[in-house]
Amino acid sequence: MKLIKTEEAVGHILCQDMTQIIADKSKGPRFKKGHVVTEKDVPVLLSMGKVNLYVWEMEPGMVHENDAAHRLAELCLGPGCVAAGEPSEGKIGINAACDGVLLVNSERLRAVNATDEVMVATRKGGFAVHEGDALAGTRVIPLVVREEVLAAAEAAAAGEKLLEVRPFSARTAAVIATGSEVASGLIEDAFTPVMEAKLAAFGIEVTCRATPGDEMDSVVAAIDGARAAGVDVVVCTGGMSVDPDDNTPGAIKRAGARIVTYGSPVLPGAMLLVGYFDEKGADGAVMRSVPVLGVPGCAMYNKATVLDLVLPRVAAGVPLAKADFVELGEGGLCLGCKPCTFPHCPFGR
Ligand SMILES: Nc1nc2c(c(=O)[nH]1)N[C@H]1C(S)=C(S)[C@@H](COP(=O)(O)OP(=O)(O)OC[C@H]3O[C@@H](n4cnc5c(N)ncnc54)[C@H](O)[C@@H]3O)O[C@H]1N2
Ligand code: MOO
Repeated sequence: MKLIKTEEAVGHILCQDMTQIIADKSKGPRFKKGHVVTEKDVPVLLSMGKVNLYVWEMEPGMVHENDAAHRLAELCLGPGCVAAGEPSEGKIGINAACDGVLLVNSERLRAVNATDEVMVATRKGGFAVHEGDALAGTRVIPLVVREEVLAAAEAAAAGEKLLEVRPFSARTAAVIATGSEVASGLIEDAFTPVMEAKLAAFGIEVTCRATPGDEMDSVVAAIDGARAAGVDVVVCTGGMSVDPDDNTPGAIKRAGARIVTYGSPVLPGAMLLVGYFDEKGADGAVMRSVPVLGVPGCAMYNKATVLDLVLPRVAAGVPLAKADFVELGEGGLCLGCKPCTFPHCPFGR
């Protein structure tokens, strides 16, 4: 920072707000901190009594905070993301360009934020967002930064984008509500309506329903039927725990699913199973992977469970791996607040 004559300040950056007071008319910053002084500004500044100015001198190799903001925004803008306008005071926002699930490249985000003098703050990934929602904000810390600072942030991103909004793509689902008490009509099926509502939130219609009881063969046959119907998601409810007649995990396996996880570090939802039916072409390559969920009884009674943490990605066709479930442990304890304010709460964050 340097004090220089106003006449010599063209091209340099103001280090403080310049307040202008016009009696009975206006009072406020006429020029804001960070403003780059132009020829036209000089007479105005002089008329305000500003003979000298504190400025950052724009030397070669220095980047103004607003230009830096554009560079950082570029790191964030994966598919389904858009800049929320021009930078203001060095800060730029990133918005969702469509409805979908927000995917955050956590590893690269950490790497960028580990470099000096830059910051990127995002929403938690894995949650549903709507077109126009704010996703992230980014800026450099000082008014001007050396080019190397931005180059280091860009190197940390390693050519990958930090954010993506993946649109919901699954359209149809089967709900197979297990349990002999449900099949016999002793208990009215309350799980299918819960699942219908949860799936509808992502534009998924339940086109296939079954209540096969809890015999292994019947559940496998119901799963086979759902697959033959060509649904995008297969959901089996109940029978997920440790009772002798809890056959759902075994049936999903016997129907040919590749099991990603049986068990998740989330409460409620410890007994969740997630797998895929990999459909292979003649050459043995996987053409399509249909997700299958074994949903424990808790999801029928509780407003928020592991299902709500997983469904946005399932609905968007994001392949889930064991590591995705390992991540859920931190923040995976629902506090059971009354009333429940999910998703505006710490659950899953
Ligand atoms: N000894 C243990 N007991 C339990 C464990 C455990 O680890 N050890 N796990 C608990 C957890 S966690 C859960 S969650 C529950 C439920 O697991 P399930 O998926 O096996 O649930 P079900 O036994 O099939 O059903 C529980 C309850 O809900 C009724 N139900 C089931 N489906 C329907 C339906 N479609 N409509 C209406 N009602 C339904 C069912 O009749 C039972 O009353 O297990 C814990 N136990
Ligand atoms: O832990 Mo159970 O699968 O949620 O209530």
